[in-house]
Amino acid sequence: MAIFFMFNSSNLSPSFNTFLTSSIFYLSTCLFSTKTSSSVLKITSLNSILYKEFIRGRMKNLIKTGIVPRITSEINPLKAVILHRPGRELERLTPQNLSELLFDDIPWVRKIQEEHDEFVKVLKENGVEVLYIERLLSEILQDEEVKEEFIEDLLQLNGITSPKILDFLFGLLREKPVDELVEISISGLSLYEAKVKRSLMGLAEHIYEEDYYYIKPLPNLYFTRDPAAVIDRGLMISSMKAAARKPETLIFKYLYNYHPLFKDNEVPLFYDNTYPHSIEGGDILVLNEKVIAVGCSERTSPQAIEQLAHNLFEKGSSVEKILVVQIPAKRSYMHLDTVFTMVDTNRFVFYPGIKNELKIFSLIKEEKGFSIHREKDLQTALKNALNLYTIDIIPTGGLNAITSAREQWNDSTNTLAIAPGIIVTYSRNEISNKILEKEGIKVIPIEGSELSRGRGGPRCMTMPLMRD
Ligand SMILES: NC(=O)NCCC[C@H](N)C(=O)O
Repeated sequence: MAIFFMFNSSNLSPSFNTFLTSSIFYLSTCLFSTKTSSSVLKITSLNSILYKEFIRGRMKNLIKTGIVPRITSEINPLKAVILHRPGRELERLTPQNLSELLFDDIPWVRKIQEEHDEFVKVLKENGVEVLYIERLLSEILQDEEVKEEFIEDLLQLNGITSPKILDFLFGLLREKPVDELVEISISGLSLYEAKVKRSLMGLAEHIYEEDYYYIKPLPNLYFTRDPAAVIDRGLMISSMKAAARKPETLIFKYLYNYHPLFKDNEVPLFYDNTYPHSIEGGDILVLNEKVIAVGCSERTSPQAIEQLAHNLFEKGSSVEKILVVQIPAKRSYMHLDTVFTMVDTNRFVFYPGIKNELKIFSLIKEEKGFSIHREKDLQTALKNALNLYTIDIIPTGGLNAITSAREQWNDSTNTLAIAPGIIVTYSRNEISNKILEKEGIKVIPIEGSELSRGRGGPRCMTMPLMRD
């Protein structure tokens, strides 16, 4: 008996060609072996080993781009970021669930994608490598064992406890191609879409709310700044305050555990999403190699900051001082980067409306543990911490309280520095942008009419992996 294998190698990438050729070679050696049944087993397992090798090869290619997570500055030339292009998860927003999902309005999906694509274009034109979180996740889920573990964790995180439903959904998701599974893990899976058979919940579906989700959608994922942050050579996986954002950190946990980007670079973990006290990436500003600022805010608690300090000081990071900036615990200033960002070596943008409500502390690394000090004010604390003679604090929206409050609400303070003195902002914040330009800052404006409806700006939409 003869078996012919035909494939058109000219259409395939060289690595996939190698993969196919070696699979066929191994298949033939197995077929020529005498013990057919054990050969069949071998073929299956070898194929999956070869496939894993193929995927690993693809992931190694990614590493060859030279990305090693390291952030020791807020402003040095930005080299690589993790982003998420807003997608179908936003189509889940309704007037009823908006506030639970931390939105103030419903974005127009096609338009928000166009705006996000323009943002990506600006980053790429300025030499920033953009890695999409959905692609990184797909890469690691090609491994069948990782895929199954991920599905189990995803279902557990979404609070599915009924064995019948658990069993059904596990089977359903395992059968899905990886890209579809990734899509579902981000955009959610509703009761109607799942069509769970033979379960009371499925049969009695009419008594449940229309928008009941087995897997909850993650409309805030395009704010990749918050679920994780690179500090020095390590990673902080946030413990998110709101239930609506907790599952975002599962994705980062999997990237941390399995993606060569982190796995092959021996990246220490400075905070874990399983810790009980909440902290989010928008509250972390890496001012230089030795100093970070951390917002004590609506989302980040003092206990979490102490835990982070302990880990940074004990696990060999370069950080020696943490400036704790306590801001009012209000939705409009949910993170430090909604009221304060760094735009140049000694220049910062700040929302003056909270000037009188700030409290500044510093945590200083000691031989054993750390000491805590109360600081006079933000300007003095920054000058001392960064060893600078002068600090320029630029008021967002100028000194008119109304303009300043209006533009802060639409993220005028949430600037993203892509190099010293060069920032990306929303074009809608015209007054703040003009003031920055007058100060000699190069402002690259992007459209943000829809993007800003999620209450975040260019800084919130990036998770920097590497700066010069
Ligand atoms: N760093 C940031 O300020 N991120 C913006 C997050 C907005 C999102 N809707 C939230 O409330 O978490």
